[in-house]
Amino acid sequence: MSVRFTFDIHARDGTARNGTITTAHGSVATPAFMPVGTAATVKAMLPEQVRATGADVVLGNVYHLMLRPGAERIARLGGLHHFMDWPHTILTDSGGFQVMSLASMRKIDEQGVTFASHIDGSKHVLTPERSMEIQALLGSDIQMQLDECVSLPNERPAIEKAMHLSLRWAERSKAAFGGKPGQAIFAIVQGGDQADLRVQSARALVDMDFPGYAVGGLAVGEPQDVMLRMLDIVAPELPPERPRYLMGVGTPDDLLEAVARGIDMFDCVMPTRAGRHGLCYTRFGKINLKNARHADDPRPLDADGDCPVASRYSRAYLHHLTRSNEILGMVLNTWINLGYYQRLMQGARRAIAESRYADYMAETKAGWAAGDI
Ligand SMILES: CNc1nc2cc3c(=O)[nH]c(N)nc3c(CCN)c2[nH]1
Repeated sequence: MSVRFTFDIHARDGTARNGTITTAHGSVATPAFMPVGTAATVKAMLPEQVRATGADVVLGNVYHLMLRPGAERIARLGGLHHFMDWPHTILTDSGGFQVMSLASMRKIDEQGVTFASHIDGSKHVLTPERSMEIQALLGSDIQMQLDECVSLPNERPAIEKAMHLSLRWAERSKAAFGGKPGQAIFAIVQGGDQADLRVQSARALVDMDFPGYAVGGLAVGEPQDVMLRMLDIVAPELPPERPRYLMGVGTPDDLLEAVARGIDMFDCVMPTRAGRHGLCYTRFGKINLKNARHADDPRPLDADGDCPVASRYSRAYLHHLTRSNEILGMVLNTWINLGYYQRLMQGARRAIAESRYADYMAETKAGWAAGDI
């Protein structure tokens, strides 16, 4: 029975939306936070733990998986869902961003990106066609076009050049997209911090007619107010009935503000990376478990019971594990952070459905400021 890729909006509150995306591997409640599973694993977590935090979708990366273990190998082994035993939705990023942030000897031209692997220095070429072929081999449900993302601040000519190249690569990616039932390709709006280029990019991509639209080129060094201003400019240009994905974002505050501006999907390494370094996100704000003040604190991190980890272990124990660089510390802190991000989005979905999203934002931010931690 073939499933179609669909997006249904159940409720709106201002420009915030509560919806459901349906893919070949199940449904995704939006606004959704997507844990990053770069090398076919959400670091330090078993897939059933990731699922238990409330995640409906995880993110994979073409760049990492093409280098190791290889896309053809994963395809021979049954595809990425089977390989990592994640039977739910997977979104894969197309590789351009990772090449620019990880690889060496990078060269971008009309054809694509040429680079040397950060693992063994081997030479690779990634074109829109090859990126879509890799994503098809991985079998991901939502596949991203190949694009060029520039850092900010940057010169307008460089931003403009990358935006137009990304438009040409959007057409080539779409033409190369195999598109099995329940799979979709998303376009990526570029244009840096230039309002007119953002509008030009969005309108050109809407004319190409994609099932979903990502806002790229942000969370690359710009202040939050610049990012939010770009969302105010881009969101109204995108078809309201299609999903919007803000790439690489962000802090809990970023997520709340972007949901208010009509964003439906997020991915960010912060909850997982910060967790591995002992930094935990809670209803009361951020807590650095390495800090000596936790050494004798018998209280659980958050006794409210929503998180099985934060209500079970003492701050003293989490401090001890973190200070000792124990593997269990990385697991527990990651679990706490992914759980917090999922509950943040769950609360947003409920608030939108009950037309009280502005209050939800204010109450949540007040909780962070209370900072009784
Ligand atoms: C951490 N900040 C950040 N900004 C991004 C922009 C793009 C972007 O403009 N394009 C693509 N393809 N990926 C991006 C990513 C990676 C998302 N997993 C970004 N991450």
